[in-house]
Parts: sequence; C-alpha cells; structure tokens
Amino acid sequence: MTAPADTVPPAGTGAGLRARLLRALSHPSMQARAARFPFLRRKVRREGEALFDLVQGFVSSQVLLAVVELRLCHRLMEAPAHPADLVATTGIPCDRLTQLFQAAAAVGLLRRRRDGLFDVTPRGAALTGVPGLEAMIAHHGAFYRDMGDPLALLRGDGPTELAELWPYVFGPGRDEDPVRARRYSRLMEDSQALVAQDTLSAVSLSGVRRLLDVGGGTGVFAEAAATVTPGLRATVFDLAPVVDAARERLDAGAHAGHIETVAGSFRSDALPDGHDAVSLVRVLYDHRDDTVAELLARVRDALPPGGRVIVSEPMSGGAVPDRATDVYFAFYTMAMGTGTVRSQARIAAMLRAAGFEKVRRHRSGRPYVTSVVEARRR
Ligand SMILES: CC(C)=CCC/C(C)=C/CC/C(C)=C/C=C/C(C)=C/C=C/C=C(C)/C=C/C=C(C)/C=C/C=C(C)/C=C/CC(C)(C)O
Ligand SMILES: C[S@@+](CC[C@H](N)C(=O)[O-])C[C@H]1O[C@@H](n2cnc3c(N)ncnc32)[C@H](O)[C@@H]1O
Repeated sequence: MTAPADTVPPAGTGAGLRARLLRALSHPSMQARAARFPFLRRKVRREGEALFDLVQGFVSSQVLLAVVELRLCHRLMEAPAHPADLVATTGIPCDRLTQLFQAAAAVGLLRRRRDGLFDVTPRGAALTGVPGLEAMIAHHGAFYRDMGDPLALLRGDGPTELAELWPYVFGPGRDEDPVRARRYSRLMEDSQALVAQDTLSAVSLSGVRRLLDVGGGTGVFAEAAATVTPGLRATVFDLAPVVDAARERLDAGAHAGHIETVAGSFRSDALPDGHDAVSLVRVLYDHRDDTVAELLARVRDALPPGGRVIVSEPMSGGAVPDRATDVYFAFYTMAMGTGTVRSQARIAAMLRAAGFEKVRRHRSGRPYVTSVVEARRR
C-alpha cells in the first residue's frame, strides 16, 4: 500500500530521506544487517529492548500488583526471607512464589542475595512510602479492564468501569451516594500528598490571604496550603457529599478553624467570593472543554481584578509527548468518560479566553505527579 501523496515528501529532501530510511529499517533483513555494524549494533539492541518493554508493560504492572497485594515489600522490610517462608501465609506454591520474587527482583523492587534470601531495594522501600501509591495500584483493575479493548475505548463504545468508580464527573445526581463518595474521596486524598507538595513548591502563596480550592475534595490541599502559608484562610468548595467528608476530616485536624467548606456544584452555582486566589487541583482534566470554559468563567467572576488562579494537574507534554501523561493519564481520563489531559499551552489558552492574563507555566520536576499553570484576572 502506498501512502497518500501529501504525506510523502518530495524525493531529495531531508524528510524524504528519513521516510526511505524508516521504510528500510522496517524490513527484517535490514534490521539484521544493521546489527552487523558495530556502531549501529548498540542502537539496534536498544530499540529492541525498548520495543520489548512496550510489549511486556502490562505483565510488569501485574507483577507489581501481586507484590502490592501480598504486601511483599512490607514483609521483606521486616526481615529478608526465602520464598518458602511465605508459602503458608500466601497460599502460593513455592515454585510460583519463587517466580514472583525473581520477577520483582528483575523490575528492581527486590534484591536476590547471595544466600538465596530476598530483601527490598530502595525502590521497593519507596513503593511502600509513597502516599496513596499502593491504593492506586490496587484500583487499576477497573482501568485495565477498560483498556482491555483500547479501540472500543477510543471509539467511546459502551460504559466503562472507571466512570462508575468516579461518578461525580457526570454531575450532581450521580454523586449522592455517601459510601461511594467516601470511597473515591479516599483514593484522591491518599494521592493528593505528592500533588500538594509539588504544587506548593512551584507556586508561593505568600501574600494570599484567602484561598478558594474549587473541587477541593476532602481538603487535603487546603490543609497543605495553610500549613506552608501562615495566616492563610481557605475555603473548600465541592459537591455536598464530598464536603460532608471534608468537614469530618478537617474538624479532626490542626487547621479546622482556618478552613471553611461550602457545598455546591460549579456547573450550576456561583462560586463563593471574597477570595484573592482560586486553586483548581486535578479538576479540569476530569471535564470536557465546554464544562472547563464555563468553570473558568465562574472562577473569573469570583475573583477581584488581579486575583490569581492556580491550575495544577498532570498535563500533556503537548509538542513533546510525555510518557506518563500522554499515555497513562490521557487514557485514564478517557476511561473516566468526559476527561482529557491538556498541555500547559492549551490550559494557558483557555485561561486567556476566560479573561485571565499574565499566564505563567511552571516547569514541572515530576510531570507524572503534576504540572502547574497560574494566571491573574484581567
Ligand atoms: C539504601 C541504598 C543502598 C541506597 C539509597 C539510594 C537512594 C537515596 C535512593 C532513593 C530512594 C527514594 C527515597 C526514592 C523515592 C521515590 C519516590 C518519592 C517516588 C515517587 C513516585 C511516585 C509515583 C510513582 C506516583 C504515581 C502516581 C500515580 C500513579 C497517580 C495516579 C493518580 C490518579 C490515577 C488519579 C486519579 C484521580 C482523578 C479522578 C483522575 O483525578
Ligand atoms: C479528581 S478530584 C480532585 C480533588 C482534589 N482537588 C485533589 O486533587 O485531590 C475532583 C473533585 O472535583 C469535584 N467535583 C466534580 N464535579 C464537581 C462539581 N460539579 N462541583 C463541585 N465539585 C465538583 C469532585 O467531587 C472531586 O472532589
């Protein structure tokens, strides 16, 4: 099959040369021949490994899930062990458990010692300490089932399990079950610690007296902001069942007197005013462009001229696609139903269209945790 004429650059241009080279590299005989040249051999091997890594990604993820479900890193942090030591408590035959230990060592979570015992590596120890990470890994079953047929997901055929897990994206009405709201709030709460840490190291809130955290969940970000900003008072705005859970959490914490909660929907209610900054942490990527445009208009209306809006969430790499956000978060938000990851440039454009100026895109140290864009109301 030949490519359409407009995709094939004229012969003799650099792009034409590149297209011919790529076509040649797709032939097995050419791949074998390239591997015979010492200066190409390393490149050929690396490309093979990179392709194999893509092929086996799901299997590695499921090894990780088994490690998490068995609390293997926790157990081995107490004392190094041989797989045989865990047969009785796990109910897994020794030969299979040995395979799991080997696999976990191969992906860098465990280390096989000379005496045949296994212990954890710094990576395995870090896995147990990253707040919310094990809960996130454990809930991936729903996501992976949605990814089981990626073309159906891309076409938007049928319901997805993640949409059931995060029902609030469909708006009030689907989100009144308090047990369900508590469950998703807990997942967000657990994974918020790193996001708050990176957001607050990207932006300084000094000078902000009143912060409104829209879609603030159970108030973890508001608390973190109050902790690093003396004198800051915050308001958490979220749907009624989430706000109930927030109040319960906040009342037991150190900043209860400094953090108010207001229940409402940003789809139908005006946002509370009297704040000099508004944060939107992991909120926009849950929603379609029209919902986001309306929300940003409400944020603008709630702020005084010069007031700040801070957007923090995993963002697409845009012109330079990013592995964590353009793969994992893009498909995660797609499976949620209405969400999408947007690049910093796209969010900046939406902010400008909503009446904001002086847009700043902060460089992210960990795009897989969050990226930040802030702006001022005109
Ligand atoms: C001791 C010896 C021998 C050497 C020491 C060497 C040394 C110092 C090593 C360093 C060890 C160390 C301290 C490592 C620390 C590692 C850290 C902090 C890792 C952090 C990793 C964070 C990860 C992987 C975060 C993942 C986050 C995910 C998957 C979040 C998903 C969130 C989702 C899906 C949210 C969904 C909610 C919604 C609704 C879409 O908004
Ligand atoms: C992904 S969570 C983020 C929570 C928190 N900001 C965080 O990063 O952990 C999105 C939040 O937006 C809230 N939300 C969704 N739709 C909303 C609406 N229409 N009005 C107010 N809050 C809403 C959800 O209840 C949820 O708490």
